[in-house]
Amino acid sequence: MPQVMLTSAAVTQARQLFFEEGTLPNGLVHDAVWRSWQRCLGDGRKAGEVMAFNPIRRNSVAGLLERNRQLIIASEPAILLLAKAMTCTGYGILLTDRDGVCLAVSGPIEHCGNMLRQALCPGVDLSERAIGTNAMATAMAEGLPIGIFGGEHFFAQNETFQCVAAPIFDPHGTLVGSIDITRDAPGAQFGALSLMLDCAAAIETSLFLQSPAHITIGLNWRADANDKFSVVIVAFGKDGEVQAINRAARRFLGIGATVSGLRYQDLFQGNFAGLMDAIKTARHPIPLTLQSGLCLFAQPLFLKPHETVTVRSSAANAPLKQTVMPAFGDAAIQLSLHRSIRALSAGLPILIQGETGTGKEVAARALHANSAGCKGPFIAINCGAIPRDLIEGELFGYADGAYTGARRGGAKGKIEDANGGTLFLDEIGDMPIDLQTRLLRVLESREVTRLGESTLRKLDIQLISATHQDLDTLVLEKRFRSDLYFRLNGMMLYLPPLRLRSDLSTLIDALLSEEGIDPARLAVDKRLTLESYPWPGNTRELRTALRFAQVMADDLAPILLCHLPDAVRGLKSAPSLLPASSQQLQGEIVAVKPLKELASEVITSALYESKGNITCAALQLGISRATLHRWLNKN
Ligand SMILES: Nc1ncnc2c1ncn2[C@@H]1O[C@H](COP(=O)(O)OP(=O)(O)OP(=O)(O)O)[C@@H](O)[C@H]1O
Repeated sequence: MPQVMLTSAAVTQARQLFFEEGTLPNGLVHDAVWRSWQRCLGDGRKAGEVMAFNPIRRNSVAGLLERNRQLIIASEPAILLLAKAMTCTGYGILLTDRDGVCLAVSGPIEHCGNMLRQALCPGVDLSERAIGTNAMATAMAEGLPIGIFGGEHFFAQNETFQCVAAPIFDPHGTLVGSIDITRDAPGAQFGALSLMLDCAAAIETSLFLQSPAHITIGLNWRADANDKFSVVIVAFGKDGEVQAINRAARRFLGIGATVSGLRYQDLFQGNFAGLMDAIKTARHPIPLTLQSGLCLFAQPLFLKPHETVTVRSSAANAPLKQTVMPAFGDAAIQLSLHRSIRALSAGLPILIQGETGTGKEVAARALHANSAGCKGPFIAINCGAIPRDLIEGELFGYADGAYTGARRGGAKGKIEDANGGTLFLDEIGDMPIDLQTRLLRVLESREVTRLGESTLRKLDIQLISATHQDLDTLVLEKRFRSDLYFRLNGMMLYLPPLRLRSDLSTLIDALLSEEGIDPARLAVDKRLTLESYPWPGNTRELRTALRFAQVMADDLAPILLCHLPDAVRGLKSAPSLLPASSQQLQGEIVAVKPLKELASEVITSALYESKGNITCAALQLGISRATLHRWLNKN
């Protein structure tokens, strides 16, 4: 039965038939609804009972989020976009795991009532068993997107809720969770079902790109289609074996649940080596012919990093020099980076969002270096670091004598400096509101006027901005102009915090190499310690910790637990989110402690770990027993 919004009269009648007369309300509600009601009754629940939104145990939440890390990261970009679309709808957005436990929430939750706000919290059990019929649980039980409106909820207490959800499957077709929008007020629906379906498809694609493959391609019947989030996707191993295909590909190619034994040539004419050659040499998209004779167009979405080929994007014609990409091994981030390069090269401004130290500036430089404007300069300006009365002149430039103390002959501003290249506006959330108006004018007209001048100077710049702040909130609080926000946000690049990244081990290796430390010096168990630390200062803090370990360990000797900073080893609480500069300073302060004091700390810690056994401690420290004895006797 196709789902339509049923009148509340039909639902009331359905409830009466089902709950009071014990008959099936066929046709009055979606069949999936009364199937869910039956399951709830089977669980011994009563429609009139009082229920509560209960969080799982507090200390289990971290484990829950860790277990679902891939799903959470894969969902982040779609949820961010969805939250933007939902700003004025009153819907909260939530992601659940496959058991219906809430993993992440977003959207205008502050407008929701108390009861809904209790439900919209990571860790709250929203399964059918816990809260009765709801869209997330029913969508997952049925494997289809569904809306559950008002009285369709099992518990009468939940009759105010309107929710629409879609299930999410991993690349192997296994259910992994659901995406849902819920509000606690009636109102018109707006194609929410297909919105949820699109969103689930986008998340599934991101999950798909996280799974290891030699090459992943997106296929479309149109040569000009560049929306990678809705295409048919196939991943191949290095000899052309099909490793995974997404739901759309299964439907499109008529393939069942299992792909085992399926090879490139079972699907396409020609051979896999031909595809790889074309990817290395040709412009994309690449025409491929199915065994049925149908001609499709392929775009490479992911290439194993050691394939140092030059990928050309047809949309912006921008070469992606994978060799200069920083260490963002996480496939979801890589995909976003590549999409951002295309967008930037095509003239769209990029807004990078992420906590402090997640690599926003590193990413901005990589976007510039790989974009169409890479031959021009990269000009970075930190909007939060320049004094209020200097920022205007610094950005826009000024004429001779524009203000007291201005340089004779005037000066170009950073915006003009960036001509032909990229302007990077860091900490854009800190830009004073009056300057936001001026910046907006410049960005719209692509012309700049220096302070105290009327001459218009033409601009040709690529724009990247970055912030660790939630610009949506700043807009709501009227501290950031919404029109500037939309002007800056041609595409959002979200950099997840380290604790949610799936490539920590790769990043550690990359940073060790950058610091000139042989990655082999860090054994697996030490890596596990690094991987279980939450890294509030993100990559900046990780780099500082590795530098610290290098200073503590002897040259070329293995890096041991006692060489890692105390916070990482859990010996003192993790630092709070300090501003970047003070974290760097912290690292420096640690590094300039007297050597003797440092040595004493390291040796004490090694002795403690080896329970006083001199041989073990010496081994840990990478020194001889005699040296350790000598040191202990002297001190
Ligand atoms: N992907 C990466 N590869 C190598 N180093 C990285 C990466 N990301 C971040 N870093 C390191 O972390 C430090 C912080 O990076 P960056 O300044 O780009 O972060 P940010 O998000 O802009 O921080 P803030 O918001 O505090 O300005 C850099 O000095 C760099 O050493």
